[in-house]
Amino acid sequence: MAQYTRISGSVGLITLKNPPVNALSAVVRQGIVDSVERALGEPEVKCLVICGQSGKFCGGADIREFGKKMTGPPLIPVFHAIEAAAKPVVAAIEGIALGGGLELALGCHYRIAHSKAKLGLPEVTLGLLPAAAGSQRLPRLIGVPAALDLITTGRHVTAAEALQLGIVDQVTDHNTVDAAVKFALSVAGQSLDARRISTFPCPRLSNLDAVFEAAMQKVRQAARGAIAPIACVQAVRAAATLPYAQGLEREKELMATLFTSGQARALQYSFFAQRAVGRWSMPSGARWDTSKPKPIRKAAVIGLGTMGRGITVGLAQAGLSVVAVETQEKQLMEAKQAVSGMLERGAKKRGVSPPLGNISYSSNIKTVGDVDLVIEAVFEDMALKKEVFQQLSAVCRPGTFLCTNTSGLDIDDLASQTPNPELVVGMHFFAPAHVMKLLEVVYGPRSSPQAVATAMQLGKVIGKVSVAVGNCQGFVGNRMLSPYLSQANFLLEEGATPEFVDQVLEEFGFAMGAFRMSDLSGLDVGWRVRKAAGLVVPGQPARMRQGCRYSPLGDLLCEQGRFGQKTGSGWYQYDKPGSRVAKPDPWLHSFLEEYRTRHGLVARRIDHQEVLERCLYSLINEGFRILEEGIAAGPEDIDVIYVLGYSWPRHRGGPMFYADMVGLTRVLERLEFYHQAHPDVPSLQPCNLLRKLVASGSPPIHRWREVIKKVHSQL
Ligand SMILES: CCC[C@H](O)CC(=O)SCCNC(=O)CCNC(=O)[C@H](O)C(C)(C)COP(=O)([O-])OP(=O)([O-])OC[C@H]1O[C@@H](n2cnc3c(N)ncnc32)[C@H](O)[C@@H]1OP(=O)([O-])[O-]
Repeated sequence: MAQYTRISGSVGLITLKNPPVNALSAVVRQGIVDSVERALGEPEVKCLVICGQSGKFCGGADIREFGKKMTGPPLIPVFHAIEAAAKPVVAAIEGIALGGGLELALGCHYRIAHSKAKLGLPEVTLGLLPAAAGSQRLPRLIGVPAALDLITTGRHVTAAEALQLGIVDQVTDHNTVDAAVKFALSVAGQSLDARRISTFPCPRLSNLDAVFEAAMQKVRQAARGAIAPIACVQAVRAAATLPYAQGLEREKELMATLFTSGQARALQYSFFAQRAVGRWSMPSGARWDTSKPKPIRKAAVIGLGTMGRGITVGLAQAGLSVVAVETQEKQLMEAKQAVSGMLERGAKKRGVSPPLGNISYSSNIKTVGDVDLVIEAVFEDMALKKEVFQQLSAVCRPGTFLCTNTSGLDIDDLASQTPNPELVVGMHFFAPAHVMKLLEVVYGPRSSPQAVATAMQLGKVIGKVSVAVGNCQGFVGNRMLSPYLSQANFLLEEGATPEFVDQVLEEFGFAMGAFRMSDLSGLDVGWRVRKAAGLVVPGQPARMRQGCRYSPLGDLLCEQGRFGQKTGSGWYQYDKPGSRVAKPDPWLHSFLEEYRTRHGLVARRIDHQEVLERCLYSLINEGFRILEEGIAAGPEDIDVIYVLGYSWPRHRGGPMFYADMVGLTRVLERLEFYHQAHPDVPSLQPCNLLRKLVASGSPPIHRWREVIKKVHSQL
């Protein structure tokens, strides 16, 4: 709702009340209309202030209403009524003014912001554009280049930047509503002609075409198939070239296309999914709301390689005390220098001082005796990790949580090295660990709910989106990647090239195709895992392992020392080791031809559809197996992992959402087709849960949990 009160006798105060972010629901919109009408009708009222309750101005349109039948007054006329008011209306912006929230403020005559407020038009991140006249008012207020930046990126700006850009008129460190009331009284009675943004001409640009061409090129490159950023550029162009009313029409048209698009659905699903994963549950019945985390004030990181350094930076930046341990003195000094550099660069960007004092460095593991939680981040080698866990058990005080940063090793096996396996959880960070948003929190069969809750909470404190998953080979992300990469390799055996497979996957929206990604991560990583799994053993049939089809192509490249970017060659060739520019490699092409001849394989023409379906549907099929086994609690968990950790295109929601969009029947049919053609590839065999979902009439994704629950109860 919107509450109307009178303060200081002559100020009408409208307070938006719709927790948690005062979104502009139908009731709030109606409340604003009624309050404005009332204030304008009261002769004693000289000016109005609009604010939001609980220190939050407004988080924008109510996303929960999207896709439902529209009720209540639309936003545009509400904002026009405010702008047309004959009494000054001042927005008192505390906390946030985002999307429709900022558009509401732009409809007001003046804007006062608290110094800690964040403002922005993040609609593009939801597959939309600021369609409550934001795309038309903002360029008129701050000019085309700055508006293009804000609207196409959706980035939030601080109050200081908003003041500099001209979005707000004043910034205060004190009570924002008091400041706004004072300000409103000071301008009461003055002409408002120069304060109605919709009447402003859009600031002229001599190089208008060039500016828009450059903007379009930039978003096309960054968007990888997303349509909203393009529509945002088109809407701002309308503001720059058309009268306000016509610009508004164009904004409406563009919004109508976006609003009903699958991309907007996917991005909005993703928004809620990222919040839903915080409400984790375990098959044991343990849940987020019944498991209390222990506060972590001091943590230790063991092993200061690339991952350990990133984790140390993340913890220190979040204000925790960190003991950073690396047993070799020389590596310790190198790590200290690298960590300090990362902290200094990060602090410079944020305009704060680097938290160097939060970290103490040591080459002695005994120095971790008084910490609340340890994150072991040594080399991905089970024997080494076991040794470290045994040492930690001896030196840590009772009750210390022991976490391992691993991308797939058995958490339970590690936990068995300690007298208190209930205190052990996996924390799978993604490189660079201080930047990447995703954290897989892996619980073993003996991890306590409190250990999981503590790791999840710590993830939140250091700014991660944490997803709780069960313990299995590769956890969720890498386990699903395995059939995807296998298919990519099989396609090469059958006639495709790495360039073609990557092109198809990149056109789908991945930042990098399977082969460019493998070259970047290092081919030796997978080689080591396959060796540890007993797959790379001499004397076995070349293309079969344990009765299933196997492609040794990656192993053969590694045997030649082709580990990817770092060695200057892998699936592609590079100018020099470490270079990032991948070029097709004639050597690789002849190698593939020879390989096929050697194994009696005849290259055939492979099309886009086959590449996409085999790579993606085998990955999705593994996702269904993961759900069936209870390794992930719901499809949202898998989708968040893929969007945040594996560059799955955001506007496609995630693999499980994509399966829902394509249609489960179609996914099932195609998997059956490919499995018939490749009976020796078990990952193409449709999993039971997928069959059950189809048999249950392919319910929409938000109802899959009901079917999963039934499957689990039958086990
Ligand atoms: C014609 C229309 C044109 C218009 O231009 C379109 C728009 O305005 S599009 C909108 C443009 N606006 C945006 O894109 C802003 C989107 N919102 C955000 O970016 C962040 O939520 C915010 C920064 C506000 C707070 O971050 P934080 O402090 O980390 O907290 P948090 O993120 O965990 O959220 C807490 C709870 O609030 C919920 N919720 C949040 N916003 C909305 C909403 N608009 N609606 C409904 N609910 C919303 C959220 O789901 C969560 O619920 P739950 O049940 O507890 O899981």
